[in-house]
Amino acid sequence: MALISDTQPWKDLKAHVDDINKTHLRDLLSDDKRCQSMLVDFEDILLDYSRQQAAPETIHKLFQLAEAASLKEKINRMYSGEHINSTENRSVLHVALRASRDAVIQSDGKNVVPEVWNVLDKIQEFSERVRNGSWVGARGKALKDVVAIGIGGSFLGPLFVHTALQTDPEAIESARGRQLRFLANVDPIDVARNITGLNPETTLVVVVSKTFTTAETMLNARTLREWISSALGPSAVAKHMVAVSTNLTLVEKFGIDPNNAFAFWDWVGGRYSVCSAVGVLPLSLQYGFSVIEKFLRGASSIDQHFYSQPFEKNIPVLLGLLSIWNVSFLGYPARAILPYSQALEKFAPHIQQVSMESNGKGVSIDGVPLPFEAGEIDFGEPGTNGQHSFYQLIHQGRVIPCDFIGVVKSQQPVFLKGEVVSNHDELMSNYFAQPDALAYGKTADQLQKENVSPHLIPHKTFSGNRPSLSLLLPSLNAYNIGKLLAIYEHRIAVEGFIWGINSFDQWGVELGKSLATQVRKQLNASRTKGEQVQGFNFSTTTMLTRYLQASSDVPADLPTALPKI
Ligand SMILES: O=P(O)(O)OC[C@H]1O[C@H](O)[C@H](O)[C@@H](O)[C@@H]1O
Repeated sequence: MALISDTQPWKDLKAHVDDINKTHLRDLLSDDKRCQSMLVDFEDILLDYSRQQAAPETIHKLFQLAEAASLKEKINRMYSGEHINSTENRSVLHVALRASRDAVIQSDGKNVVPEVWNVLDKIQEFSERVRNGSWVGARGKALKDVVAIGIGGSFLGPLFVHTALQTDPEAIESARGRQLRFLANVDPIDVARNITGLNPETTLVVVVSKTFTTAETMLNARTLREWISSALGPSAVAKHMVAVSTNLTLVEKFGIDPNNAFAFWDWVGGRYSVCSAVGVLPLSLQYGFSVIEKFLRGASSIDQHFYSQPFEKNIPVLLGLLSIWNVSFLGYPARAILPYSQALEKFAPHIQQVSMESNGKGVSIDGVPLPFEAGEIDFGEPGTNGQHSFYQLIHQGRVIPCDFIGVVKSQQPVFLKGEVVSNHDELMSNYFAQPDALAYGKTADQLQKENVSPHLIPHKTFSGNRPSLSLLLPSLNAYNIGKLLAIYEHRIAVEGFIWGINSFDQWGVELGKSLATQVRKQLNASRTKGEQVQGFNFSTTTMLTRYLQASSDVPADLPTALPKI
């Protein structure tokens, strides 16, 4: 298939850049009709993209690009279970994970929804037993604490949802007396941190790994298996360890009873797996299944919106196309994700994986080298914290399109006596102010009128014309968290569909892993047989030799809980 960059709509958009660059955002924003056309409202989620460097004509041209890329057909192919992940020969059906019980979604001629619900029912039953104390540990005690071991897609999504739910009153109530922790890094410090304050007698370990081969996760799983069996005896593993995986054979080999394993399927990409048992099991153990079911329903409502809405009203499609405009035409490779909600502090780290692992590709889906850069650099922090950190660069340095995410109703409202606005209004004042500061900037003229010293004028000038978009959510309950997740998942798919890449494989993570295997072998040979470092370049040989020499006297043992300070 021809590259998208060879199509006429791509060329038209290239030519259109000069037109857009002639008009400053402050002028674009003075056209109310234009701004009105750049608002989309869906189930109380409001998207305002009027601060994009775009005219209605730009959006029209982007829709033509979408047509040239066969966007609608590609979305349909995803939903109908075609093997659109062609390098792994797999369907891409995370939408099936949150489909209603009576939905029909086929993969390889089979409706996958009943299997999805079998696992969801099993999670509901198991999590209720653990939560109500009818499933107990080896010493007969209720398991009130959960450590979920996993990395990448088996970690970041569940952590984001957990962090977001922690301020929801319903979720707080249902999690009372329980703890959920995430162990991801193979760094023994992470093990020590996670077992600090936990008693193996009351702890359930959930090993989460799609492949059940990921080196970090398996080492952490072995370490916690040892932590449990050295305290409670090897037979305790059956009561204290369960697994989530697509590879049930390896789960059993590891020593976890397959009855205590929660399956998912190869048509779920790791970074799209938070709605499978990967997220649903640990989150249901913490909050109860009914809370997590609302999260799934929220994601599902966006799945339907994405599938059925015309592009002009389709939030993920619009967001995806605007990203393409910023990255491929205006030449802004990065995007800042700025939630004005501390509960969303783990949203940007999750989206980093979903976006950068999906779209950071150098060839088209047919293997043709791309003559343009695909993917974008995502980063972010909650506001207002970020304002006191990297916003200087965003305001006066590089142009970085920003996503401002705000929440209408705070889950934890505070109104101090004597204050003019509530704490939440204070937060939101910044959410509303920052996009205009970026868009309008401040001119030398304005500064002169304010009698600013001439030598400071260049330093205090803001060029403005810096694009952003704003999403306003009604509240941050489980349902809306599901929606937010699905909006971004689909936005990223849209970008990949337009660029014509495979957003659902991740070969780029393999090379580093295989080189680490070589290093691991060397470390082992040097430590056990005293072998010299060999077969590496000068730099790595020097560094490895220094590491081996300087760490030869460090005693190795099971990590212990960190001391209380
Ligand atoms: O779930 P697992 O099989 O353990 O994989 C965990 C993670 O590791 C891999 O390296 C991939 O980059 C990720 O996409 C994946 O989510």
